[in-house]
Amino acid sequence: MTTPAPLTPAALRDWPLPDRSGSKDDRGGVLVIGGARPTPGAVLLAGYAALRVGAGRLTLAVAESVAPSCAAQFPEAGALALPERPDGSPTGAAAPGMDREIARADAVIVGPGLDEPEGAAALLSTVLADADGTAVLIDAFALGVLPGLGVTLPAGTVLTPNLTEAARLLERDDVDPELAAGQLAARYGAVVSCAGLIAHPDGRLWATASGHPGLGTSGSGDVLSGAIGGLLAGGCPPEQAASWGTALHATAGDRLAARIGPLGFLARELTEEFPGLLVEFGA
Ligand SMILES: NC(=O)C1=CN([C@@H]2O[C@H](COP(=O)(O)OP(=O)(O)OC[C@H]3O[C@@H](n4cnc5c(N)ncnc54)[C@H](O)[C@@H]3O)[C@@H](O)[C@H]2O)[C@@H](O)CC1
Ligand SMILES: Nc1ncnc2c1ncn2[C@@H]1O[C@H](COP(=O)(O)OP(=O)(O)O)[C@@H](O)[C@H]1O
Repeated sequence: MTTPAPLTPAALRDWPLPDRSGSKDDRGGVLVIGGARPTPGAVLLAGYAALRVGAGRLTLAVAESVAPSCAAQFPEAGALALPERPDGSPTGAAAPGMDREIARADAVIVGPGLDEPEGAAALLSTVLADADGTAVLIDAFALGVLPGLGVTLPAGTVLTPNLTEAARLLERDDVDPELAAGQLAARYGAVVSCAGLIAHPDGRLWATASGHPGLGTSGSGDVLSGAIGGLLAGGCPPEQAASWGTALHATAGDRLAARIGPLGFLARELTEEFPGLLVEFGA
């Protein structure tokens, strides 16, 4: 088994951040697709994280009944209304204008807050068909439907499974994180961030030097995918976006645990640490 290379601040600096002095268009647009009526918050959390790592533009595609409240709650973001079933799950039909938004985005995150396989499969298929050169990150319920789609993912796709999702993808009851990250990267030809490990399909493996149990909190994975998606949109290669995003998330957890207490910090509070940590990591 490959020994993971530790993602110390010095190792992260081997990948310099892209120039961040330009306009908001230079720093990239993120489209987050997810948000069933019962779980619109997942998309908001991913969106906060994407903007906090410096993405220039943000659009949230969520179930139509919650699109107006998401737009009101998040004035920095645009909203697209996904057609939904009576129970509030997106049907999988594209929102009006979604093809234009996918083409215009620099990174698309699909999955946070979806809660039903058919809609998730249809939305993921649309993203994969329309994302011509756009970076794609697949998370949460969109991961659960990936094996059934039988597609080859575009090079550079990023997957962010939690351990339950990794086990499901590998058809096991439980998994060893290091083995699972590497196996998923090889199977899907994708960069994988799972439980603080980052695996590249060519066999390279990295591990964050930090990470706190307090990170196991509702919405934590949504923040992780938003951070990685925001860095992808800003022009980072997928292994850098996954490594920097995972290290930012883990270190933010350490900082909050030290300041607030070991448990009980909120996923959204992680995002507030990101701008300062980016400066520290990049210095
Ligand atoms: N504030 C919010 O709105 C929050 C929303 N969240 C969202 O809630 C959703 C559910 O998260 P849980 O961790 O409870 O997920 P579950 O424990 O229900 O499922 C875990 C994973 O198993 C897979 N899966 C489960 N049933 C499946 C099926 N029938 N077909 C295919 N795949 C299936 C999916 O990949 C899923 O993400 C996610 O979309 C997540 O983003 C959570 O992250 C918590 C916060
Ligand atoms: N107990 C823990 N110790 C260290 N890191 C953790 C712990 N729990 C979660 N994390 C980190 O937070 C990330 C997201 O948490 P997780 O609970 O897997 O997300 P979600 O279920 O919301 O997708 C994990 O990939 C891991 O990096």
